[in-house]
Amino acid sequence: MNDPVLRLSGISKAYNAGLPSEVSVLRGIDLTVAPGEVVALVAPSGAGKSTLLHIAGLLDTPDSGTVEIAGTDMTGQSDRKRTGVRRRDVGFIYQFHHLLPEFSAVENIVLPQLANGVSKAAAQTRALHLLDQVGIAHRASHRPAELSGGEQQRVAFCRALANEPRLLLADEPTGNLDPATSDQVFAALMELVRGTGLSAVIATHNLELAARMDRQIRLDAGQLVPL
Ligand SMILES: Nc1ncnc2c1ncn2[C@@H]1O[C@H](COP(=O)(O)OP(=O)(O)OP(=O)(O)O)[C@@H](O)[C@H]1O
Repeated sequence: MNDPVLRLSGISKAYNAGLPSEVSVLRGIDLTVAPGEVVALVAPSGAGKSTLLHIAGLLDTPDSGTVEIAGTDMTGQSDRKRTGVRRRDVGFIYQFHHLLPEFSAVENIVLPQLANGVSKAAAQTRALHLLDQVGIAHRASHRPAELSGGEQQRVAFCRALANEPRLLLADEPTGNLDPATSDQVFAALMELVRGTGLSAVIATHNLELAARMDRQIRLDAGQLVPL
């Protein structure tokens, strides 16, 4: 029950392995994230944080090492099993919202729940509750193009949490916003995360935002070091 939500052990990854263009990105990454823990991942551009988050979220596989999600070793599991765990247990947030433009805010949060077998009524209720928690319930019927950048990201946060994941992985979730908006939107994200008690790894270049998390780590030359 007290298993870490995420455990990465000895993760290595190179692109174009064996070719003159080989790029060794991750070199023996060990990371354990406890239930409810929020970890800041700070890395210079190109250091490999997207690669690391994709491996942790089962969107990519390492060359070596193991990924455990909530106590289950995902090494060698079938694509079907990996997809199931990813859909159920992992939420993603990116720098750009990636909302579906033809659907309203609330529909963007309802759809992933329907794909997960939740009834339409329950999905709608949860979506509205999440929008309310990030302060934009009054924008529920707006399409993404009718929302500000900060509002779009708030909707993306709700969508990531729609299926009650155990682990949130966020790649520069406010990196696309001006500093004042970034600050407010980040505060909304932290409130949402703390309110649900889920674990998170949040990549950011912003050291002030990183300081608001439980632990700060830096990706440096393919390895994790304390900030
Ligand atoms: N498919 C690929 N083939 C070859 N090299 C790649 C590939 N994907 C990423 N890389 C290289 O691996 C390194 C890490 O990429 P990654 O996208 O993980 O970095 P990042 O830290 O997320 O960068 P940024 O903050 O700029 O998004 C970079 O040098 C990149 O050029």
